[in-house]
Amino acid sequence: MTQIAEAELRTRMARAVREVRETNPLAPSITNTVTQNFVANAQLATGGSAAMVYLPDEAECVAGLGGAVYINLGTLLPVYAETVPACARACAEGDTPWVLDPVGVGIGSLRTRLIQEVRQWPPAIVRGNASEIIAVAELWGLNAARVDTQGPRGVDAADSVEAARTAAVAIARFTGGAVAVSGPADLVTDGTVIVRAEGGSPLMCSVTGSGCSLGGVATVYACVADPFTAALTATTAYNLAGARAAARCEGPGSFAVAFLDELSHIIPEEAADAPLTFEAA
Ligand SMILES: Nc1ncnc2c1ncn2[C@@H]1O[C@H](COP(=O)(O)OP(=O)(O)OP(=O)(O)O)[C@@H](O)[C@H]1O
Ligand SMILES: Cc1ncsc1CCO
Ligand SMILES: [Mg+2]
Repeated sequence: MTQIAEAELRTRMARAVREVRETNPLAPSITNTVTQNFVANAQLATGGSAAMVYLPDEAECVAGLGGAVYINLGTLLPVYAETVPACARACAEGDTPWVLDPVGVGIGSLRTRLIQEVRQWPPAIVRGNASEIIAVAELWGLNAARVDTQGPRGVDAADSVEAARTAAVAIARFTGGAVAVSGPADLVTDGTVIVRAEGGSPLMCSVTGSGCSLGGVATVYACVADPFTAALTATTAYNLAGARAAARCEGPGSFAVAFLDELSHIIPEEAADAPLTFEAA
């Protein structure tokens, strides 16, 4: 595998921000009921278009309609046992990239079963907090990734981003796509390059759905860009918007509102100029 050059990646990030604003791409989702509204609003703020579905035939339908599809396992219903595999299969058959957020992996048996089942139709991007990324690598039998994990604490991370580094690289090499690990400093990799991105705000942990909506926005960018560029553009937009919103809010409630405003103001040049550090994986 050859490594993509930093300058080329930054150019692609700027192009992704611009193209989403110009083309309003549809990025449908199967996502949890807690944060569905925030996911849709964040997708719209970046210039994308949202459509949330629940049923298997709807999922197959949107796999053909969308430029990329988001699957978030946050609140499962019995129908998702059919919907999630139907969607991942339809995406694979139609060459539509899809993004997995394995929220709360470890809670109950259905999440585990679904993550194991979709391994055969690999997602273009896996986005999660550190504990979720480590858990997915374990479930997919990517043994190089085995680390001493705390395991997810419900839907929150109990591990550091650094602890998920090997798992993230192993997943990206397996899928051929990208992995975005969120936390105080984010880590994004395509399996050859690791990018670390700082910014954001601890207030993002006080608003449920910061991570879910980051996955939704990565899906919007995946409609117009390769998976690594899309994951990195979304992560960068979140770090910029999060820091700016935190500087002018009064607490979690006004932060969420200010965050959506700031997300809608991100311009291509600043996404490309963001402080990122690059290293070989
Ligand atoms: N301490 C922090 N400082 C700055 N930014 C943070 C911090 N913690 C998280 N973030 C940012 O918040 C966003 C969501 O990351 P987080 O790891 O909280 O996701 P998550 O646990 O999946 O969230 P959720 O499941 O509630 O949607 C990312 O953009 C990340 O960079
Ligand atoms: C709180 C919560 N519970 C299931 S999904 C979700 C949203 C954050 O992941
Ligand atoms: Mg999450």
